[in-house]
Amino acid sequence: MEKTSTDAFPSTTNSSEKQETVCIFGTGDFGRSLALKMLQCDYSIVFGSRNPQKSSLLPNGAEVLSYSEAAQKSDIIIIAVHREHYEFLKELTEVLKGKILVDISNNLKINQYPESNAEYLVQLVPGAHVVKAFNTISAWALQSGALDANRQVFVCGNDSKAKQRVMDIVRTLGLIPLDQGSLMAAKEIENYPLQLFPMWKFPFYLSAILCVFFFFYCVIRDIIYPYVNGKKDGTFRLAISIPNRIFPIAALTLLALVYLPGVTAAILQLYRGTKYRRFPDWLDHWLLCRKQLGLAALGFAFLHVLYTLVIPIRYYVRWTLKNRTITQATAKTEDPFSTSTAWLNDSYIALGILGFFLFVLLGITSLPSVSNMVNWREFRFVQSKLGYLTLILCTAHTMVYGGKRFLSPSSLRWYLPSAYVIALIIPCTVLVIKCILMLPCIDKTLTRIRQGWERNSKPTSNGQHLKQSSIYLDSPL
Ligand SMILES: Cc1cc2nc3c(=O)[nH]c(=O)nc-3n(C[C@H](O)[C@H](O)[C@H](O)COP(=O)(O)OP(=O)(O)OC[C@H]3O[C@@H](n4cnc5c(N)ncnc54)[C@H](O)[C@@H]3O)c2cc1C
Ligand SMILES: NC(=O)C1=CN([C@@H]2O[C@H](COP(=O)(O)OP(=O)(O)OC[C@H]3O[C@@H](n4cnc5c(N)ncnc54)[C@H](OP(=O)(O)O)[C@@H]3O)[C@@H](O)[C@H]2O)C=CC1
Ligand code: HEM
Ligand SMILES: [Fe+3]
Repeated sequence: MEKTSTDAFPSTTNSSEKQETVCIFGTGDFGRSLALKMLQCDYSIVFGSRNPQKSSLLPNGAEVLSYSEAAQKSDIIIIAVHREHYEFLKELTEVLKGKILVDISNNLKINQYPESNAEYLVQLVPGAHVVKAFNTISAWALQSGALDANRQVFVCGNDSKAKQRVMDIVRTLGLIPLDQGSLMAAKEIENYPLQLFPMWKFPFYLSAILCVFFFFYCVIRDIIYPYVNGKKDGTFRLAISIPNRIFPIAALTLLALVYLPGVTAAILQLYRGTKYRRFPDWLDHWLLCRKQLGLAALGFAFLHVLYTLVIPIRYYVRWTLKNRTITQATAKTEDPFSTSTAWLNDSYIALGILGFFLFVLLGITSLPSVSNMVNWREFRFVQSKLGYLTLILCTAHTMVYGGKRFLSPSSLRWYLPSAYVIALIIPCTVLVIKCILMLPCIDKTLTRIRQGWERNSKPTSNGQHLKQSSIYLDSPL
C-alpha cells in the first residue's frame, strides 16, 4: 500500500498551499528543467546525484543529496537518468520499496530494447510502483511553459493510485495528463517521440510518385515532342507551365484519393454483408491517413493558385499577346468574340475559385481548435458532404478547362492524351461509384449494415456469427 505524502512526510506539506516533496534522480538537462518548473509550482525538490557536491547550475531552492539519501525524502521519485545507467537502482531496491518511480526516459531508436524502459525498471526494482510519464515533453518545452503547444503528457502504470498521484503533479504543472492505461502501453508511449510523421509517410510518397510521373509525362508532351517535331525550345516551361500542370493534377488526384477509401470500404461492406469484419490493413491505413492526404492536396492546390496568379505577368504570355495583336493589326484582321469560349473560360475559373474556397474550408475545419468547436454531425457535414462538393467542383473545373479539346484526337501527342485527361480518371471513378452508392436501394442496405445488420448470418453457440459467402447486392433490399 502506498503512503500518501501527507501521512508519510507531514513536514513537507507545511502550509495548505505548499505542495509535497518530490525527488528527482539525475541532475541533467531534464532533471533541472523539471525541477525548475516544479519549484515554480511550489513543490519541494530533492535531487539525487552521483556527486552531490559537484552538481552545478541547479535551480535555487533545490536540495542535492546522494541517491539513497534523496530517495528517503520522498515517496515519489522521478528517474531523470538514461536507461543505460539504470543499473545503480538495483542497489537501492530496499529504499525504493513501495515508492512511486516515474520513468521519463526515451530511447534513440524505435523498439531499441525488447521491453519498454518502464518495464525494465519494474524488473530492476520489483518492489516499486512504476509510472511512465513526461517522456513526450522536452526539457525545452518545460521551460518555455504554456506557450508551447505540446502540453499533453501520456501517463501509464499498473498501480492506479500511483498513476493518479503522478497525474495530479502533471496537472499542477499546467500540463494535460492523458491516461493511457497499464504499463503495457509504455512501449507505444516511448515510441511516440521517435516517430517521424508516421501518418504523413503514405501521403508523402504518393505525392512524390505523382509529381515524378506527371513531370516526365509533361516533359515528354510539352518539351520533347515540340522539339522533335518543330525544333522548338520549350525548356523555359520547366519553371512555371509544367509545375502549374503537375501541382493541380496532384491536388485533384490526392483529393480524389481522400474519398476513394470511403467508397471502397462501402463496397467491401456491401459485398461482405457485414461491418463486423476488419478491413484489410492497407485499407485501414489508407482510411486513417485521409486527413494528411487532404492537407497535402490542399498544399498543391495553393501552389496551383499562386502559379495561376502570375500567368498575366509572364514574359511568354505578354509576348504571345503582343505578337498576336501586331500580327492581326498588320494583317488587318481580328478574332471574332466567341461568347461560348468566354462562357467556358469564365466557368472553369469560377468553378476553380469555388472549389478552392471549399478546399480551404475543409482545411480550416481540420484545425483542432476549430474541429473542437463543432459537433460530430457538423464536422462530418463539412468533411464528407462539402468534401464531395469540393471534389465535384474541382473535377468540373478541370473538365471545363479541357472544354472542346477534351478527348479530341488532335490533342494527342505520340498517342499521349493531355495530362489533365489522365488526372480525371480517379476523380470521375470516385464520383460515379459514389453516385451508385447513393441510389436509394443500395444506400438503404449500406445504412442497415452500418447500423449493425448482417446478411446471411447464423448466430452460433458462442454468440459469434457464421458468415456465408454472399454475392454483392444479392441482399433483400
Ligand atoms: C483539406 C482537407 C482536410 C481534411 N481534414 C480532415 C480531418 O481533420 N479529419 C478527418 O478525419 N478527415 C479529414 N479529411 C479527410 C476527409 O474529408 C474525411 O475523412 C471525410 O470524412 C471522408 O468522407 P467520406 O464520406 O469519404 O468518408 P466516411 O467517413 O468513410 O463516410 C462514409 C459514410 O459512411 C458512414 N460511416 C462510415 N463508417 C461508418 C460506421 N462504422 N458506422 C456507421 N456509419 C459509418 C458515414 O456516416 C458517411 O455517411 C480532410 C480532407 C481534406 C481535403
Ligand atoms: N532532455 C530532454 O529533453 C528529455 C529527456 N528525457 C529523458 O530524461 C532522461 C535524462 O535526460 P537528460 O536530462 O537529457 O540527460 P543528461 O545526460 O543531461 O542527464 C542524465 C543524468 O543522469 C545521471 N546519471 C546517473 N547515472 C549516470 C551514469 N552512469 N552516467 C551518466 N549519467 C548518469 C546524471 O546525473 P548526476 O550526475 O547528478 O548523477 C546525469 O546528469 C533520459 O532518460 C531521457 O531519455 C525525456 C524527455 C525529454
Ligand atoms: C482560385 C482557384 C483556381 C483558379 C483561379 C484556377 C485556374 C486555373 C487555370 C487558369 C488553369 C489553366 C492553367 C494553364 O492554362 O496552364 C487551371 C488548370 C487546372 N486546374 Fe485550376 N484553378 C483554381 C483551383 C483549382 C483547384 C482547387 C484544383 C484541384 C484540386 C484545380 C485543378 C486544375 C487542373 C487539374 C488543371 C489542369 C492542369 C493542366 O493540365 O494544365 N484548380 N486552373
Ligand atoms: Fe502499495
